[in-house]
Amino acid sequence: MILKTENLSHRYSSSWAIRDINIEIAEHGIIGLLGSNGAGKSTTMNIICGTLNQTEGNVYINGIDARKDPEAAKREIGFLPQTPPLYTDLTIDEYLTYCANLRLIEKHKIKPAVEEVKERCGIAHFSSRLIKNLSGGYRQRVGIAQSIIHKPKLVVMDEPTNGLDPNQLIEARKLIREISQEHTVLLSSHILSEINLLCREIIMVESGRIVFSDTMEAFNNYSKASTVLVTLENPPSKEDLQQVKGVSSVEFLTPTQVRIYYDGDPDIRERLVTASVQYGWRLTEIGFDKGLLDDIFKQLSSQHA
Ligand SMILES: Nc1ncnc2c1ncn2[C@@H]1O[C@H](COP(=O)(O)OP(=O)(O)OP(=O)(O)O)[C@@H](O)[C@H]1O
Repeated sequence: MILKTENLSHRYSSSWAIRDINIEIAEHGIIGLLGSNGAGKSTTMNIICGTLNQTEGNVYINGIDARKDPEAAKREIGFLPQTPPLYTDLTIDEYLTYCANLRLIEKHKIKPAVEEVKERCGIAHFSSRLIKNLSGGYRQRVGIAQSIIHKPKLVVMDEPTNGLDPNQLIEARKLIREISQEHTVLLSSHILSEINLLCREIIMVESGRIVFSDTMEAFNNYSKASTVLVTLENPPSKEDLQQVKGVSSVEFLTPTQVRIYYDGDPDIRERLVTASVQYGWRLTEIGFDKGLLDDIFKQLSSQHA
């Protein structure tokens, strides 16, 4: 098990920021921690990385109890916090050498480790440039470089794609995917489509609790299973549509495009087609509704609020 948390809970002052967070990650790949602002993502990540002491619960990194042997556990973790810990008056070389020392890499291995990580992160051509003179995208790469310089098993990234422009975003995603070939990556975001794009698994937190945890595929199947989008050139009223067996609710997106929530029975499509023919609704399109992900997220979140 690369990461295991057991009933992780944290209280800053009087109120709980996270409660009973149980995470198990056994395989390589990118795992997404999704949650809105204040949901508890950073708190969870800071505890996993040992920069914050939990009020209750346990963290095991590669089987090592992080409270009992924090030094050994930290060897297996790389961390890119929300604000990367960069020293902007240092050059990339100076900064990464400093980080390698902090990570207790043996003296004779430091230079090769710095060279290798610069290559992997595409920053070798800027080796002697001061960090303050780098663009946001390149600073982010330096932040990522420091998180993998000691070749940890688990890399934790707190909102790594936040605030990047569209080109930087594409580059950052590419780099994160490459890193995930060799390391397990746990990353957070408050944007569902970002997690959907990058991750194999999704852990959704809201109000400090896990509200959904499964593969991205299972999440997408779940979302596909419960709604369809239909176009009706001669639409009936909401009430008439709700008369179709299995329909639980109806939402008009445009005067002719309707999102239909149903009970999960796949025969719904046939029933809609039949009803359309029978009542002359002129159904011209019927399909799965992929744009619904954010709505489901809101729905799941509010159930646990
Ligand atoms: N140092 C602190 N002292 C008191 N309360 C805090 C502290 N840090 C976070 N909190 C509270 O704990 C809860 C969880 O915050 P956390 O930063 O973990 O959420 P998050 O999901 O990472 O959100 P964001 O994306 O905004 O960083 C929030 O209600 C927040 O206000």
